[in-house]
Amino acid sequence: MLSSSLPAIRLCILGARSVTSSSRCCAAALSSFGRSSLAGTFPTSSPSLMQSTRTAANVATVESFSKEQLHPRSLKSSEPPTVPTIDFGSFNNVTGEGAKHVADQILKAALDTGFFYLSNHGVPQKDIDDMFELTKRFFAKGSAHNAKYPYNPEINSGYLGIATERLNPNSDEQEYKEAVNIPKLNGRTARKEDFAPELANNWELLTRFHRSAHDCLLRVLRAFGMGLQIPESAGGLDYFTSCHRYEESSADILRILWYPAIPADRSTKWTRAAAHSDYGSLTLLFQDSTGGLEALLRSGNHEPKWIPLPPRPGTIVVNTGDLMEFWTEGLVKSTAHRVVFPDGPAAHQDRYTIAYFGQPEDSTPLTTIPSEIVKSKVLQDAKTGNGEALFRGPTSMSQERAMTALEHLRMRLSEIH
Ligand SMILES: O=C(O)CCC(=O)C(=O)O
Ligand SMILES: [Fe+2]
Repeated sequence: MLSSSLPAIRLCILGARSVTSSSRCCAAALSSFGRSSLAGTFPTSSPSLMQSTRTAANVATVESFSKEQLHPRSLKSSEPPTVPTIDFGSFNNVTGEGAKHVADQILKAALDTGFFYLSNHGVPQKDIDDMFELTKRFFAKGSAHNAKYPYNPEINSGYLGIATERLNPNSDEQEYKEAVNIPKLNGRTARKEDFAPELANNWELLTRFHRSAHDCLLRVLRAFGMGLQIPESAGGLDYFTSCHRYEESSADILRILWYPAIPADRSTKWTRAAAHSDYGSLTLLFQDSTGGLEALLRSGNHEPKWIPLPPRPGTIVVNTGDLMEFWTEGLVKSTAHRVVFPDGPAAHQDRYTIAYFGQPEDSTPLTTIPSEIVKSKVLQDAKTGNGEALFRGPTSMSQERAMTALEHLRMRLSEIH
């Protein structure tokens, strides 16, 4: 499954309420749809409404970015794409050259593959270790016990047992994993009493971890604001963070996962996590040492291949989701990925991971971001016929209302339920 088959995020609702406020991600937010709703990951299998709603480009003459910048991989030879480790330490000084260098590295990785590893990410190692310990203790209680605190689809929260989620409904593979989704702990959605005692008794750790993962998300989003050169007047570095406020309703999910060792039952076609793309803004992934994560990456003009993304000590994996691909008109990739059973003895090891799925606030409209880099790419595509060019831009919103993050979420859910 290729990221080019990403589903419809571009959907606009013709004739609906218009948006006349400023172009800022959050400033243009519509009225709230109430409590935050469902989140996680969804398959990329539906036909692209994006294509069906595209119109001719509004061609202008902006060409300030080189072809290499805008289509970094298409010009390269057949060498396999690399997923870099980026030292995020110097991004704290957001005004210095060091920060700019980091932001450029992040953007390049997002353009190249949609994946990168981050070291010095700022989430305390002690909390990561404690979270993995908690995750192991929790799943060791057994599925019969944990099933008493089941998944609630209304708020995308709670426990999911083996083979209850199908990240790729077009595949006949079943997913050999258990998971718990924990929405943001900001007093709006998740209630302690809905979780098993092992988790409820560690609410402080969960709250702290949620917050520090979200803080990391915000820092990476600032790097995207810098890398994509969002003008100060449109929000600059805070363009994305202003619609990812922790206190507000959004569908961010902290998910703890257990992939048990390979099952004895070979009559079922098992996998760990089927191929999918993540549908939010950014995902942060904390892995144990087992491995098995793979991304579908293209080398030059060759067919894409599944490339392993083994754990690198001291790092987390970050990948850009469907909304980032949408906001940048396909410039940034939301890349298909999966988790397979490793070969050899590692197949007989359990695997634990912790994922943080970043989502914008529910009422955030899904419009193209005000970035000259994005605009140049779209205009260049329009000239060369390379891609489905459209730069709608914020000013064209007077007759169409962009779908909101929450509406998008509901649409995705309706496709899989
Ligand atoms: O557990 C992992 O390594 C990745 C899981 C994943 O991609 C997901 O749940 O969206
Ligand atoms: Fe994923």
